Amino acid sequence: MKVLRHTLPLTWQAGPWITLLVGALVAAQSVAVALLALSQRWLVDAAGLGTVGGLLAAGALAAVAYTASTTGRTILHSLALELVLRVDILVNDEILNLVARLPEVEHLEHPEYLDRIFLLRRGSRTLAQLALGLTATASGVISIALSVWLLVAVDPWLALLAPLALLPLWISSRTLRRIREAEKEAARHSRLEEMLHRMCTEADTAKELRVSGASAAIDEEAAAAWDRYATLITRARARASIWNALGWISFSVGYLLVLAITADLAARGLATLGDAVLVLVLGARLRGQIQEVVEQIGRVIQTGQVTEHYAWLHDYATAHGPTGRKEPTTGGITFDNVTFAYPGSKAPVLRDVSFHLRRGSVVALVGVNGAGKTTLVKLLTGMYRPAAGTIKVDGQDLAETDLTAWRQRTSAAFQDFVKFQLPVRQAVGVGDLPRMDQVEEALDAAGADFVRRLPDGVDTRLGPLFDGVDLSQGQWQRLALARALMRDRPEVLILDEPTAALDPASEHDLYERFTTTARTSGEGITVLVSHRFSTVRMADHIIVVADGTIAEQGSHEELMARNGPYAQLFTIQAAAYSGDVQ
Ligand SMILES: Nc1ncnc2c1ncn2[C@@H]1O[C@H](COP(=O)(O)OP(=O)(O)OP(=O)(O)O)[C@@H](O)[C@H]1O
Repeated sequence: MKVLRHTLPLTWQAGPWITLLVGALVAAQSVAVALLALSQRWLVDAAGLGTVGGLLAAGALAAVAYTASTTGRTILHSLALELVLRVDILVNDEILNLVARLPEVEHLEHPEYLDRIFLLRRGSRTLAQLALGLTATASGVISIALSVWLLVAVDPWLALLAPLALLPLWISSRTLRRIREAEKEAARHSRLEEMLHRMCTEADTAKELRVSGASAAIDEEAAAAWDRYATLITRARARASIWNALGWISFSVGYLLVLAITADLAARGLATLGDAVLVLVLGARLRGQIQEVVEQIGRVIQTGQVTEHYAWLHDYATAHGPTGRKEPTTGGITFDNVTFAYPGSKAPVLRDVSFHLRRGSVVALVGVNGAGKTTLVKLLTGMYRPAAGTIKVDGQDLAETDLTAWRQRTSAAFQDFVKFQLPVRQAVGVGDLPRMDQVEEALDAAGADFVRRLPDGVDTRLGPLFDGVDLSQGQWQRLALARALMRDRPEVLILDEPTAALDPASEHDLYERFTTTARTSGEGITVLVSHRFSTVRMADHIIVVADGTIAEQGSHEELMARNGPYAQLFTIQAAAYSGDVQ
């Protein structure tokens, strides 16, 4: 009901005139069928009586009803297509808005969320067809009621056909529900198959799979996932077919009974030849009308399932949407006994982590692979919330802060950056769309000089998808860095290994520039994650993360003097560069 209230106005919004016209045409269709049957009875009776006037009137009625039915159906078909297309665009817009309303990324790791979005995306069309399906069902029911009424007019016993006609309808609605439940259960297998299939066909992953020779194994796994999906669906459909066949058999028996009653009536002179033709035609038509209503109900039920996912997403987006009301404050950032575990995992990745990031400072996070550095960065940008402890920005809890406003004051470049296959100007400008005119400055700051040598400079389209220019990994990375530098003096600038594809000298040059700017402005906090200690030593404060806890922290000189894990790692790397390592 909730979704009806939401989707029906959307249909109206998509095109008020088309909606009215479609509604009128659907209603006209249901009346036309009854009129056609009625005109056939008149024709036969008038022919039997030899009345020319009656014959002409019945013929005219038949012609009008037939023309209205066929022309109306053609116009209805194209109008309905147009209406569904318009509503589909609006529905997809709504779904995107709901998804984008979620400020965190935690939900992207919940299989239930992913399954529902998958089914919703697949079924957005059916959601758009809701109004049409309901109108067509109503029209079908009117048309059946008219047919039954005409039958009753011949003899009340003929009304027997009505409950028998309802039986296949009822069975079909139940079996369709079972099929939809099976589809929901099977969604996970279909999603897995789709992912594996993409891995084998998309350039980035296919390259690695070809080299390793794993394509065949992945293919096999995709086929197995598809088999699991198909088995669940086929089983549900097979059961549905058996039940539906039983429903139709009972209707056919009823139809034969009705014909026998009519024959008896005609033999006893209680029904005319025209009545017999009417019963014959209507009885046969009734089957088609019921079939039509069954299909429409099927669509409405399918829509019901999709709408349930839609309502779920709506509630989810409302419950998990932006909660923080307070404006973010400026100042230092404090992690106070923060513990965190990823969704679906009980083991915490961070345990009782505490540290302070001073305003105007450059802070480096170091540690071996998997220590928890990126996780700290994700918490800092509000992508996830701590399970225990607090993150405070100048004393204000980040959980109570308006995350969208907070993100507008932060900027980040990650190791696993996105390759936006757009013109350079847009690929960089998305970092801060209102400052699009600053793209050249950001490119300079990221040292992306190569853009000047591209065929159309900043207007060169990138990536092979639309015949653009492809770049080297290091060049793509410089663009990602430029994107992060689009923000004007962010309060927190996070550089999570965004220079891993650059050579050490280039990385050193870049960081030297960043740290100088950060110190001279004295405003924001620059957080850098790097495995290169020549970079790390430039930071004012170094935090060594080990196995989800803070092993030690301090300036480069303090940590070297302490001769702890940092000093050992630094010495090993320095020796490796100078060739002293054995
Ligand atoms: N989305 C996730 N879901 C579950 N576990 C995760 C997720 N992301 C990371 N982890 C786990 O959290 C731990 C810390 O990962 P994190 O990415 O923070 O490490 P890191 O120090 O940045 O490592 P690296 O130097 O390799 O980038 C790892 O054990 C990793 O397996």
